[in-house]
Amino acid sequence: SHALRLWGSGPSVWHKNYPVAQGNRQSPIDIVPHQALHDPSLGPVVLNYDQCTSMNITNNGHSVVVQFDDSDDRSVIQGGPLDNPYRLKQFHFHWGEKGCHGSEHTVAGNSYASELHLVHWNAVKYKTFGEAATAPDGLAVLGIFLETGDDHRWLHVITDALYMVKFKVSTTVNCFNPKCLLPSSLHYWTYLGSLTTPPLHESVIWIVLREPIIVSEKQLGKFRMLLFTGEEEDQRIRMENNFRPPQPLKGRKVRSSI
Ligand SMILES: O[B-]1(O)OCc2ccc(NC(=S)NCc3ccccc3)cc21
Ligand SMILES: [Zn+2]
Repeated sequence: SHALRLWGSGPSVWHKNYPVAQGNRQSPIDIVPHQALHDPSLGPVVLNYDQCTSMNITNNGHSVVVQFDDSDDRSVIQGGPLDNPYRLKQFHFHWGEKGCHGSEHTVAGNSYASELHLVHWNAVKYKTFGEAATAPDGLAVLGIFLETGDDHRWLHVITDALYMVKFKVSTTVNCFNPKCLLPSSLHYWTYLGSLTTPPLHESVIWIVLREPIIVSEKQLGKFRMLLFTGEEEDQRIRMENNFRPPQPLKGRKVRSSI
């Protein structure tokens, strides 16, 4: 698909088209809990998600994305390391082809089966998502690890819709509130980083939750049957391993709310 050609054969060659790939605040990173600085001034993260701002689910050729109506402040994240509310724009997943590889961030060298990214943008300071996506404090992404175990009772709403977006297409999904995908504890690590996919803009305040959510192998399997390719293309490339490996910390400090 165009994304694969544009992005080359993967993370190791992205720097050719996107030199920022070798920048000083790239993501993901390996989070080492006992080296994180506990910052007592870090308050709780607050999520105010409206029931019905979800719009569609799309296979965009490199992940599956649920887009939200971000024309007002109905669904925002605030508090924690954030100076103002950030508007929910989309969420998407990264996963592997089997077992416990697939997350982007790792914790003391350990990776999880998958990672959910809830993407928000600073609509107080910037007029559009595109403008925010290139600003150092433009985006706030909540990262949630997925671990295999029992069925996740709400993830079904997403995984049952994936067969409709097997190829690079979009379909509507309404009234899905991603608050149902949060773990019970909102303890987090936070650091300044970037998009983990091209254009790799260094515009993300990362908030990574310590507690994973549990999903079943069967639910994860439905992500793995998605294709990078479009229906019209003859070669069928399964969408898996769409995660970037950890990048150098380059002196950054990771703070913890824990
Ligand atoms: O690194 B991530 O996978 O996790 C965090 C995150 C946030 C956003 C994206 N990409 C998007 S929204 N691209 C479209 C776009 C990018 C830049 C400007 C306009 C439009 C990927 C990731
Ligand atoms: Zn992501």
